[in-house]
Amino acid sequence: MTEQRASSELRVAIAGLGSIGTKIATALDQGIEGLALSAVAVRDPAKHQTFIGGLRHPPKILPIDQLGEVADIVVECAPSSQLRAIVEPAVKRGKAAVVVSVGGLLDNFDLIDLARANGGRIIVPTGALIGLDAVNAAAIGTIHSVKMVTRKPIDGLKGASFIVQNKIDIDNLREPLKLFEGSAREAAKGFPANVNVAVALSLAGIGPDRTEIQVWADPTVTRNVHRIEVEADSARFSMGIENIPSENPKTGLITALSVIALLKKQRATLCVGT
Ligand SMILES: NC(=O)C1=CN([C@@H]2O[C@H](COP(=O)(O)OP(=O)(O)OC[C@H]3O[C@@H](n4cnc5c(N)ncnc54)[C@H](O)[C@@H]3O)[C@@H](O)[C@H]2O)C=CC1
Ligand SMILES: O=C([O-])CC(=O)C(=O)O
Repeated sequence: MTEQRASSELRVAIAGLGSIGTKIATALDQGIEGLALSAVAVRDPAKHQTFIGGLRHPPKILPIDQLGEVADIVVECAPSSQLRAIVEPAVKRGKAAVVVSVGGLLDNFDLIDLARANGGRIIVPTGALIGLDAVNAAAIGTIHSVKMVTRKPIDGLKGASFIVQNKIDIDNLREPLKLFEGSAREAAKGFPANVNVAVALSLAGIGPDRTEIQVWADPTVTRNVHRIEVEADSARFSMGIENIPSENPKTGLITALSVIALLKKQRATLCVGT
């Protein structure tokens, strides 16, 4: 690779090497045109030594607040509790932050003003969802309602604060149980690692207070199932996706692929979809 080509590459850093982060790191290391993996931030470097050492071009390991120093795009793939610590320093430096823990954005919405003031950007991928292109388009007109129903296997919901606080026993369920019905904002509080998709949907459309969601614990499904109905003045549409869980049962395999597709678009000559 010539110096000239290398200097025109977009440098990408990843915060969090779990189910999503390792797949994105692997894809970048295997080669995405015009992009290079420059650094990662991990909680426990020893745990990730074999993975990082096995990459063709091992990236630097840096503290989360330093990723923006060596990257044009910082991809947040950590628990939502870390979102601010990852995104704030990046957007302050005028960099782009790709956020997968979208639910965490609702309590940190000032980051958008901070990014704007510093020339940074916050990018939310479609993630484990579908059709945010259509929702974006419909939102240019008027969307009347957005309704979503999420069904997850028991393993995909265990530990959610809503379930723990309300002492709901889901381990012995034989039939689907509706756990929650309300706004995407309230759902994100009760299920911070389970309904990022509802928040992404709300931000693409009519916001977290008007986007309605039901969350079901469903022992009859093996996938994370999301069904969405949108009523707008331009169209009515229904969307559905059945996500195969990754090694993290809360996270669908398609989430990492969505981020990889988004990264590919940053330098692609042909871009398809909004
Ligand atoms: N937007 C979407 O459609 C979706 C979003 N998600 C969200 O994406 C995020 C990541 O998901 P997964 O990769 O499945 O989680 P994971 O639990 O597999 O990985 C998270 C990683 O972050 C690391 N981490 C924790 N604290 C850290 C710190 N201070 N610095 C660096 N690394 C740290 C952990 O050690 C772990 O390796 C979660 O918040 C999850 O809820 C998950 C699925 C879909
Ligand atoms: O469906 C999935 O794979 C993950 C999910 O709902 C979320 O985190 O929003």
